Amino acid sequence: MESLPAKGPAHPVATSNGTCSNHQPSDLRSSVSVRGTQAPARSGGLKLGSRRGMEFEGRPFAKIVKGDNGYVLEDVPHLTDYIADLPTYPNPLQDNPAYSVVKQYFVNLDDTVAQKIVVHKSSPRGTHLRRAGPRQKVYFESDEVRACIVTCGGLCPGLNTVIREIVCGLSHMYGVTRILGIEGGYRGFYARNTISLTPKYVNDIHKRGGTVLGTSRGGHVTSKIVDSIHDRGINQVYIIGGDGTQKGASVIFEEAQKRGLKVSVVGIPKTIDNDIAVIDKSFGFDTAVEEAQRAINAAHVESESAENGIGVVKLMGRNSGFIAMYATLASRDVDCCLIPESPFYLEGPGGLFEFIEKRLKENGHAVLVVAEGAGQEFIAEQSTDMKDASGNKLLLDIGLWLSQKIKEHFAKKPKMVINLKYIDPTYMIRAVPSNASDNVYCTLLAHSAIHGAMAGYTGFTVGPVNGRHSYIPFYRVTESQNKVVITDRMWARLLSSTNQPSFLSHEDVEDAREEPHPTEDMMNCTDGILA
Ligand SMILES: Nc1ncnc2c1ncn2[C@@H]1O[C@H](COP(=O)(O)OP(=O)(O)O)[C@@H](O)[C@H]1O
Ligand SMILES: O=P(O)(O)OC[C@H]1O[C@](O)(COP(=O)(O)O)[C@@H](O)[C@@H]1O
Ligand SMILES: [Mg+2]
Repeated sequence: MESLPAKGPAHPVATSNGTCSNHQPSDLRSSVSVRGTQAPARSGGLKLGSRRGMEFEGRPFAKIVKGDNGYVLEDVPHLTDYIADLPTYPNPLQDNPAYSVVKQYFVNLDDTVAQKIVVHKSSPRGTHLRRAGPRQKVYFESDEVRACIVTCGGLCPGLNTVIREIVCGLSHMYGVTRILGIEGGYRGFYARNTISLTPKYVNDIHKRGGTVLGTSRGGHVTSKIVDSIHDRGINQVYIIGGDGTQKGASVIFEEAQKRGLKVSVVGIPKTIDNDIAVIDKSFGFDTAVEEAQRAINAAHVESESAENGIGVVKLMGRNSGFIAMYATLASRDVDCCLIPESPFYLEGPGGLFEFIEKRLKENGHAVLVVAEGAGQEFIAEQSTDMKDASGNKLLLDIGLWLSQKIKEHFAKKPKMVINLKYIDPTYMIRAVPSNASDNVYCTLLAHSAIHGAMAGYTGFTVGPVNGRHSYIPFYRVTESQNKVVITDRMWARLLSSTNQPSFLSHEDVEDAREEPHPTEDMMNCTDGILA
């Protein structure tokens, strides 16, 4: 069920045995919805010859294919949507000894991945995404490819692994020899020289933290970036970054399409905070949770060794408390975990001070984990509305503020002298190399990205959805953020493990239950990582 090409009926393409086939497979051409209307896929109802792309519910370039029993495919753009008569070539992997032994190595063109896998017998089939993987036909010859890689936004363990695996994958699987590294984030496209990336150059970079290409915030000037892509003859752009970066990648794709360039624009989602929607989990997150254990252990040792010892650890999580929640669940030494999604209060019955006092009396020590975005409303009066170069709001240090407030509270209780140690391991955590499991994950992301670009897809990001790597339209990962759902079971597990107060009144719980649940239909749930 290849989705609709832009130029009317599917283009004939040369097959490996020299016969002709349609790019668009025969079944599931049922219907396509544009702005909520339905038109037979081959009727021209989509204005398929248009170079302006398609639009669905205000989302430009959306490609929606509908099938039986409520089946919906949210497809990703393809170069043939706006460039006519592109030739195809047999995938060189079919002659690769390492891969040719695999039974059914190539992905069936009709394979799609269900976004919702817990269903009832009467449930509609629901939304699906195109399955990632190698296709039998590719739209680039090996020596035609001129790829580039850029890393943007904050650091995250695994960036170097993704770079390495894109370079090695392009080279070893598809025989690509021309791969450029764009230095220093988006602005590197027009303000810096490029570096030539070879398998030898990237051989052991996965053992180092950071990114060998450098990164930055800000600097996204679309026209200059696309000019640079065009001038350098680049036809595959691999963009590694978070939600801001994917928004930037989306406009680069739109501009490339507007100019009619044969350029595949591919996003690889990066966020240590695990706040990217739709995908099961982001790379670097596992490593961050593991590394956070060292800080929590230190806080535990320090607090246990002193009378009325309190350890406060601040972990990353601007808008989403996943690292704090998972690090707490993994450690079992944490007495209380505070995240942006769960409001808390300090004073009075059921408040944080009362809880800490109780724990000190019971155990002689207490460990608190606070995500950086938690409780920002308390320090709002000190907030300056300052933003970083990318436009992200600059947060104030909740860990420092909380530590101060705890000290002030206990200073009023001379019989309870506390000994508080505050640990902020943020940059020590995100600067480490990725762990073994993230390394393997990064490899799969890189390979999925390469296969998609070689197959002519563009304007998409890659990532696992219910364990299957998929191609996801950019708008799906930029229009919402993945957040801890405090009415899901995982947060309940945390509350039960720490036995901390929920800080919620009965009304709060009811309100939270009534809020649209992000697990419905399009988002993955908090439990998505470990269902
Ligand atoms: N809405 C947007 N449109 C275009 N580019 C954007 C947008 N938001 C952010 N960017 C660019 O993406 C890059 C990274 O964004 P940032 O928010 O710093 O990190 P992350 O991608 O990790 O969220 C920056 O170069 C920034 O200029
Ligand atoms: O100090 P910097 O470089 O602005 O980064 C801080 C931010 O980076 C993060 O690690 C995540 O960064 P991204 O938004 O780039 O993924 C946040 O947890 C943190 O708020
Ligand atoms: Mg971001």
